[in-house]
Amino acid sequence: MELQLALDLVNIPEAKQVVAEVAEYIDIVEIGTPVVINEGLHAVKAIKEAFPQLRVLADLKVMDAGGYEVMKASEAGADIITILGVSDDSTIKGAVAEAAKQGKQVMVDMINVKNIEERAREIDAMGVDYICVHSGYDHQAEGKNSFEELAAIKRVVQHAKTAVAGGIKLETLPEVIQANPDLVIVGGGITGQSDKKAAASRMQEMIKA
Ligand SMILES: O=C([C@H](O)CO)[C@H](O)[C@H](O)COP(=O)(O)O
Repeated sequence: MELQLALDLVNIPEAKQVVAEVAEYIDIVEIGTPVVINEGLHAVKAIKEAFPQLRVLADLKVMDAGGYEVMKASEAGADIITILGVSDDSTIKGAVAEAAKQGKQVMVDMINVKNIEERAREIDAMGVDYICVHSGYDHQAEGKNSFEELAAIKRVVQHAKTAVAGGIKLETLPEVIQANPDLVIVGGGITGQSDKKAAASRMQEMIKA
């Protein structure tokens, strides 16, 4: 099981500062959608250059032009790029083909997918690298989490790695670990703590135990 740090509410200098604090405890650093909106793919480039030992995920949440978007994010240094599970199959297939050409990986974010099991089965067959269940900020505000959806994709996914994101904190991490995803994605559960290093270290300890 691996740990991904999601950076959402920071600019590039702040992102570098946070990663420098916790780099030894994480496997992947995510340049979150709000950061990409504010800073562009420059943020991906800056973090990859500063921390070449870490895999960098560009959370573009691509909905169209999968091949083109994966190509641009790859050029900026992204190792993994997110595509939305609600996208057309052609978008996901285009992203997978381009990622293979570039030696990169595709994560499909299942946010707002209604028929989780059926869609996860279809997407798994398209050759994506990760399938991620995700309670986004708006769902978190309504008190939702993705634990049931994680169990659902674990039942049907045979090839892709499974991931879970959305409001995961130290207190909820044991329940997540019990469901055994391949990747746990944490944003505010680390970045919102006064001692980010301690939070990341404890989470890594629990995940690798
Ligand atoms: O993808 C995310 C969200 O849609 C905002 O872009 C977050 O990175 C993801 O939810 C993880 O962050 P936390 O929910 O703060 O753990």
